Amino acid sequence: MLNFGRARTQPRSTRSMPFGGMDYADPKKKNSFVGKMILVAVLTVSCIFLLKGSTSFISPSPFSHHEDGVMHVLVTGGAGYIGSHASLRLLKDSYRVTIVDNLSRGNLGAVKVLQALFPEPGRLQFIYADLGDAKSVNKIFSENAFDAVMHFAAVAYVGESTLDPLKYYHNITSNTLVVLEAMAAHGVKTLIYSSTCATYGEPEKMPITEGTLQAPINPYGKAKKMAEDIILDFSKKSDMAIMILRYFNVIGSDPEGRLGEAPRPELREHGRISGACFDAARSIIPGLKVRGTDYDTPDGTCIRDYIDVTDLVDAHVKALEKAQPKKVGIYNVGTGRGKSVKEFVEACKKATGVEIKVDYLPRRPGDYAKVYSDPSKIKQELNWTAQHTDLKASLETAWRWQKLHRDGYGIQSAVSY
Ligand SMILES: O=c1ccn([C@@H]2O[C@H](COP(=O)(O)OP(=O)(O)O[C@H]3OC[C@@H](O)[C@H](O)[C@H]3O)[C@@H](O)[C@H]2O)c(=O)[nH]1
Repeated sequence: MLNFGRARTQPRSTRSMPFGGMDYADPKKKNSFVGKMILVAVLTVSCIFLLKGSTSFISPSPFSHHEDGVMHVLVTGGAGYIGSHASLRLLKDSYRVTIVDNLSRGNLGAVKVLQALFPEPGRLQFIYADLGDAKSVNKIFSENAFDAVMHFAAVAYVGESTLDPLKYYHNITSNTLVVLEAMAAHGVKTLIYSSTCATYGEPEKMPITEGTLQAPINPYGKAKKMAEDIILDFSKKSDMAIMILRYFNVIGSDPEGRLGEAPRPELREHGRISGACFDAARSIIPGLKVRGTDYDTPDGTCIRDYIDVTDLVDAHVKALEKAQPKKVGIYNVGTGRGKSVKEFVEACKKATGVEIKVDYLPRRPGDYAKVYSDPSKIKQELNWTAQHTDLKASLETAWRWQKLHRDGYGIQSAVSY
């Protein structure tokens, strides 16, 4: 198990104490045979609950204590595409993980995969909760001893954000406020925040560095920029260690085929290019709609920087390891290379072996012609570089999962918990 040797900063009063404050670490209080029997019974019942994959637990629980030195990460949105891959990586690296998700976009099936892989007590717990519910979030923080938060949970479709802007502004800014307030109130000192290249809008100069002016052009990018601003202003008055990662376009799946991307069928219309290509390859939709062929790019379609999810979660772990108190690190997470939508579709045809039917449509509102990253800052400061830069190979990992999971994680996963 990892021992990060960090000062544990959470005051003892905020830790979850079993049975009205009884502290099992104090031998004087464990003075009767009956008491010991009760303790054994409680531990047995706790183990049964955890082994059954129950989402509840009975204290005493390693989730509510810091003592064993295992770093405990709260992963908001851990049932989603990127959050579940990050949780898998954290668990593999021996972190303790608590996933909080309202399952509005994420899938319980992804959590079940993780629970099956890491069934040992004290490794992973899932809490069904909405970050908009500040009371529940505070209860979660008071019952758990988190060392760090990776805040993934958010709506994240550019097209949808132009049709339902208030949802985006509310979800992205307000939930970030709730998380920050809970972290501040409960002494949790490290935040890794999921931001996006959409905060840059469409800069004239490529590639995009972290110093490029942020001028977002759609509600998704604007809301993420607002959330960044909230975090930055807060950081000036806090000793928190903060890392803001601006993702470019995330693709691919767990190379071992355990997790994948399973967007809601009802949101298909707003879905990302990779999901649309796979849906067309599986004939779930009649063809891929390429939205916009008259951009000022070599082949007229938009250019994006596609980053493999395995590399992306590696960037999160490196950010977590290198986060410093009272400092904010802001990093682009991309390959540094741009590919057009047409190039993407060709790679997808090769990865799937399917001659995907393509329909050409007008531009999608909120889109920008060309974005790709300059990833030199993250290389220099976090020693991170994208390793999976072959588009076809990344799409093959995703396709393997897609082929075996036509209904994603299954109908049960998608409905409310
Ligand atoms: O069905 C589709 C989907 C997408 N596209 C095009 O493919 C390109 C990429 O679009 P996507 O929706 O996959 O991705 P976007 O670039 O809009 O945003 C994405 O990257 C940044 C992340 O932070 C966002 O969460 C993510 O949605 C755009 O030009 C878009 O118009 C299509 O032509 N057809």
